This record gives sequence, C-alpha cells and structure tokens, in this order.
Amino acid sequence: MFLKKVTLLKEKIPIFNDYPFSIPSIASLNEMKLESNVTFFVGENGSGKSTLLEAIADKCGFNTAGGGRNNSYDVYETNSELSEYIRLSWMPKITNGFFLRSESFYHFATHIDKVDDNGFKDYGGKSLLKQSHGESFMSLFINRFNGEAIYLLDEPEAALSPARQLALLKVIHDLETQGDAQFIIATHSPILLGYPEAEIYSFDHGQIAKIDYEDTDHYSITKYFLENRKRFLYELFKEE
Ligand SMILES: Nc1ncnc2c1ncn2[C@@H]1O[C@H](COP(=O)(O)OP(=O)(O)OP(=O)(O)O)[C@@H](O)[C@H]1O
Repeated sequence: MFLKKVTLLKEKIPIFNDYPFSIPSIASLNEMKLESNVTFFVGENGSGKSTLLEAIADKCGFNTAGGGRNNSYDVYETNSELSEYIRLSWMPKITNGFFLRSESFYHFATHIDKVDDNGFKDYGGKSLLKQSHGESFMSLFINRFNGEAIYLLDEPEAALSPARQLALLKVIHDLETQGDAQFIIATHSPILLGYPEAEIYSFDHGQIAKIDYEDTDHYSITKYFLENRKRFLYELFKEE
C-alpha cells in the first residue's frame, strides 16, 4: 500500500462554522491511519464520506469530477474545499490511480468520448456512452485499472447488480494481491463491505472511527431485513 495517513491541518482552519468543517466527522478528524490495502468509508447520508474522498482525490492530483491525473476536463471539475487543509503521508509516493465518482460518471464518459483516439482500449473497446451504466463501470475496472495505483471509488455499487458487485470484489482482490493496488471506497453496499481484511471507517456519531463489519448498520439492517422481511415491513408500515 502507498497512502499511509491522512492528517487534518487544524491550525490552518480559519473557522469551523462553514462547510466542510461544519460536518461533525470532518471537524473532529485529527489523523486517519490507513493500514490495509482496502479501506471503506461508511456512514449515514451526509456524514462526510464524499467530502473527504474528494479532498484525497484532489490532493492526489486526480480530476475531482472523476478520472486520473491525465483526465483534464475543467468544465465539470469542482473545487475541493477541504483539500488544502489535509496532508497525505505516502510510503512510497505514487501518482497512478483513478477517482471514480458515480454521480458524475457521465461527464467522464462524455469527456473520454471526445478525446479517445485509441479505440477505447482502456474501456473495453467501446465508447462508455454506448455501454450501460454498470457495464461501463466494469469496463473501466477491468481494462483501465492495473499496476501500482491508488483507486478512490465513491459509491461504485450505484450502477452494479449484486452479481457485478461480486465481480468488483474479484477485481479488487486481483489488483490488490497481484498489482499492489490500494483502494479507498465510500459505500453503502453490505456486499462490498464484506471484503476480507478490509479496514472500515465509520463517519457516524460526529467522528471518524474504525468499526467491525458486523457492527455496521449496512450489515445489521440488511441481515435483519432478509431474515425477517415480513415482520420488518409490518413494523415499518403500521399506523402509529
Ligand atoms: N459544496 C458544498 N457546500 C456546502 N455543503 C456541502 C457541499 N457538499 C456537500 N455539502 C454538505 O456536506 C455534508 C456531507 O456531504 P457528503 O457528500 O460528504 O456526504 P456523504 O457521507 O458522502 O453522503 P452520501 O452517503 O449521501 O453520499 C452534507 O450535509 C452536504 O449537504
């Protein structure tokens, strides 16, 4: 693995009232140690996962709208308001990698459609715009992801069927074990979170703290739902 630590430079922060320091998990961050090739960010909607992931991507020099170092398409790029307040500690430093931002992947696909002159070799030999959302994600993972690199994925499951989520686990496993790749993944998927030996950071309760897989809401709510679906729905829908 390459990225070992993310530190919040608290002394540089002028005021904690405004975004992104108004997010409790971000405001309470001191340093986050990364000790596994695969790290997950979990937490409720709005708990700050994407904000931190985007700041890390910006610091890596990746396009914050999604892409790697060479994917410059300013028109869709957004500024990370957090990146100038974090420090990344590497050992060794690498520059290869990719930031997958599910919500704006269409912009990346449109950009590639305009500039690719290589028969879409990095994307399965077909324009990403002519593949389904999930197919285009898998084409990217299988063809473009390789070698020593850091991959930052924001909700990759958004486009993936359960079977394709399992396929992504296999891609992660192959890259991690053969290519020494590092992954940081913000997710709500109980399937992805089940990756063995992964480190999981929860952004809930106003802090960023390690959590075991079985202690995440994603695991426990999904498990309870699948095992007690009728009772669960009865309780959910019943009149107060
Ligand atoms: N550019 C912005 N300006 C002001 N507030 C923002 C901005 N971007 C995000 N926020 C707010 O910051 C909070 C954290 O957002 P963020 O996208 O990091 O959450 P998240 O944990 O990734 O959520 P989700 O699981 O829904 O993707 C939210 O309350 C959001 O409304």
